[in-house]
Amino acid sequence: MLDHEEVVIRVGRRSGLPVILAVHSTVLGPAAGGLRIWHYPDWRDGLTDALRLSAGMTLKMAVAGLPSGGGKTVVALPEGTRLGPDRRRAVLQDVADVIASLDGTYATGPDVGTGPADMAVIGETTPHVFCRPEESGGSGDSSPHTALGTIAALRAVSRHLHGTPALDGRRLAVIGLGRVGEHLARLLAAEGAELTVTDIEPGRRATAEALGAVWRGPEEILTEDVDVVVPAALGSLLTREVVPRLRCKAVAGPANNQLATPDVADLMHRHGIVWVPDYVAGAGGVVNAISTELHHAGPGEARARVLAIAQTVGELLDAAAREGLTPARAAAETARRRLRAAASGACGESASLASRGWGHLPRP
Ligand SMILES: NC(=O)C1=CN([C@@H]2O[C@H](COP(=O)(O)OP(=O)(O)OC[C@H]3O[C@@H](n4cnc5c(N)ncnc54)[C@H](O)[C@@H]3O)[C@@H](O)[C@H]2O)C=CC1
Ligand SMILES: CC(C)C(=O)C(=O)O
Repeated sequence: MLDHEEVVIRVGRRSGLPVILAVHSTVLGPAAGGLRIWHYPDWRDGLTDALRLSAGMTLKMAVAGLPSGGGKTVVALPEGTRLGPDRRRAVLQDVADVIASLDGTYATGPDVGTGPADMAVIGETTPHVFCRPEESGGSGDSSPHTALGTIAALRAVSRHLHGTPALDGRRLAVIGLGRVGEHLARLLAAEGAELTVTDIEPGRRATAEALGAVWRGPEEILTEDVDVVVPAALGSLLTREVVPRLRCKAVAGPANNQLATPDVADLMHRHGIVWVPDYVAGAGGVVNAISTELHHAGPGEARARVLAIAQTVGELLDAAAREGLTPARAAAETARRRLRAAASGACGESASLASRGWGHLPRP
């Protein structure tokens, strides 16, 4: 059954490409979530991705305590399509039209395949966009903040596993050296972690060498003998088949939708591997954007909110251990509690926030 509030699928009139916008929930407030421009074997795979990613955003917002709902946009590129500057602009204008038609129910931001410059183009048509470049009035690139939040999560994992949050000397395998993964690898290298890294783009090998990291092929790295595997590329990499072959103690990273199917979280637990839900570890970018652009927090306060992910993860791991749950179930329960409370007690407030739209939320 479709448990989303709204799904729009439109063939862009300029680009001819399918724009898929999914609003999963506005119970906590107007929905927000990034724009993914990526290749799919079929546009329906892009639809599946949009449905899953937008549901993940609802959980991300709820656990982070943000007054926003969950949504996501996917532009499904046929395999092999390369976007030149003109067609890219056309795609972004098509996306902007769809967002504008929702009248504030949903605002976008960056995700795989997009960044602040793309948000600036969308901002020419609609105000319902965040993470535009700072000179255009936005909070800029979300990825350094996502990386910082992931570091906070990894410190909490280290404390749970080793009794200390220090990451120096810890062995970590970072999958994906894109915008978030590269920031993350740099921060981890600066903390003295022993890094193994990969990307499907062989050109990223130079980054690995500059950081003194070991390079592995994308197929090998998941089963590397390390303390923590850190997914920072695409989703569905944790499958029932791969879990028995994992040699790490924990998996925690920003990549959205890491589980191929929800039961994989239980399987990891049975294999003694700690899995921190992606929607908790990867919340730094959206926490910074919302804190800065909606709550007008200064850089220090926004950074403190991002770093508070360490506390959230620590509490989840403690609660899970105490109650005999997986961290995934503990996090989902936290999210469900917040959503239930908003849907009942603060129902009127949520509805009015949604109708007023993005950009009009009160300061906390
Ligand atoms: N940008 C942000 O602030 C946030 C991103 N995320 C998630 O983090 C992940 C990374 O996002 P970005 O860095 O923004 O995207 P990006 O597009 O900049 O980087 C993704 C990287 O992963 C690589 N890659 C793709 N498939 C791979 C594979 N099978 N094995 C190894 N590498 C592979 C790509 O070549 C690219 O370098 C995504 O899952 C995204 O949804 C989550 C929260 C916020
Ligand atoms: C960074 C925001 C826009 C997002 O989509 C995410 O957290 O996945």
